[in-house]
This record gives sequence, C-alpha cells and structure tokens, in this order.
Amino acid sequence: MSPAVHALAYQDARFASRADFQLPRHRRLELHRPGSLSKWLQRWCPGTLPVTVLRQGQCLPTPDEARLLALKPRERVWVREVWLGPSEAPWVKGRTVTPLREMKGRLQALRNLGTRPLGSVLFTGPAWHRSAFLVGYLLPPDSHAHPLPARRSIFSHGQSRLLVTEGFCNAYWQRLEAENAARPRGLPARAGQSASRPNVASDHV
Ligand SMILES: C=C(O[C@@H]1C=C(C(=O)O)C=C[C@H]1O)C(=O)O
Repeated sequence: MSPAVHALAYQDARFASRADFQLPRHRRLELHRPGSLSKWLQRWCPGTLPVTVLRQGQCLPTPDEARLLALKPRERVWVREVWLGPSEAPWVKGRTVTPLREMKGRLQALRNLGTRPLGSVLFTGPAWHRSAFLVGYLLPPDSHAHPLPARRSIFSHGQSRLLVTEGFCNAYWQRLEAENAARPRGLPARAGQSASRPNVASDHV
C-alpha cells in the first residue's frame, strides 16, 4: 500500500469508540502501552524513525475532536497528520490537533517539527500531563480502506492541549507479533519498556 493511498484513505478519519470493540487481548493491551510511541517504534529502525508529514496547518476539527476539546462552533485548530514507519508500509497513522488559540509559547515550536517525531517534544523537557487512553477504531471516509485499531489521549501543559490520535496499521501488528513469536516464552515485550517518562494519568478523555 503506498502512502498516497493511505493518506487519502485516512485523512480526517472519524474516531469511533465502539461498544462492539473487539480485538484479541494482546492487541487491546498494546493500545494501552505507556510512554512515547515514536521511541517504541524507533527500536525497529536502524537510524532515525521515518516520519512522513502528510499535512500540517490550520483547519476545522472533525466533530469528535471538537467535542472532546470542547471547542466553540467553527473554532479552528492546528493539525498535523503523519505516518510513522517505512513509507511503503507505515506502522502508525498519527494525527495531532490543538486549538489555534492555545498554540502559544512553546507550542509554536510544533510548526517547525518537520520530520522529527512529536514524541521528541512531549517526552523530553517540561512534563506534560497525559489523560487515559480512549480506544476504538479510526474509520476512514473511504469505505475501501479498513478501520484501524486506534487510541487517543490529550496531552496538557498549562493552558495548552494536544489531542493525539494514533491508528495502528497491519504492518505494525505483523511486526510486533513476529517479534513476540520469536521471543522465548514468558518474556513478552514489556509495556513502557521504552518510555522515557510514563506520564500516564488517571482521568478519562
Ligand atoms: C505522541 C507521540 O508522538 C508520535 C509522533 C507523532 C508526530 O510526529 O506527529 C504523532 C503521533 C505519535 O505517535 C509519541 O511518540 O508517543
């Protein structure tokens, strides 16, 4: 699957936290992995983690984002959409949304992130508070693309909030499951193994 197909398929995908959410237990647990996801993915890359920026800039939020961030009607946000992992078969689709009016001070630096992963800002320097994960699916507007198991949480610091949504592609599950199968029994990959700062809080999004 080329990134272009992915980009079209999952742009502005709706997040659905569904009552019929069904995943094998190990995948469900994986969605709650604490710490920096980009750092976790980094171990699969010999050099730097490939980050493909699909778009970055101002737009209107999706209805579910507006609701979660309690935005005013038609209030604009700054959005960044990326693929993390090899461009021919990316592992994770990331979408970060912050209300424009909250994009002050240190958050201005987000505009210059480029292909550095967001995790390099969120998990180093001053502590961000991270809400508990909401898990579900990313439902693409294009019905030919399949839903991705996904999670989202809000990072907050002072008056600033970032809603980060991460959708996990087949290539991610395949790689992880191959790795687990190769590991001696009783030694599962430990949640938070790669976390520089767990940064997990108890309140729900
Ligand atoms: C939130 C993190 O950042 C990751 C990096 C992103 C980016 O560079 O835009 C987006 C989503 C995340 O998966 C993380 O590393 O945990």
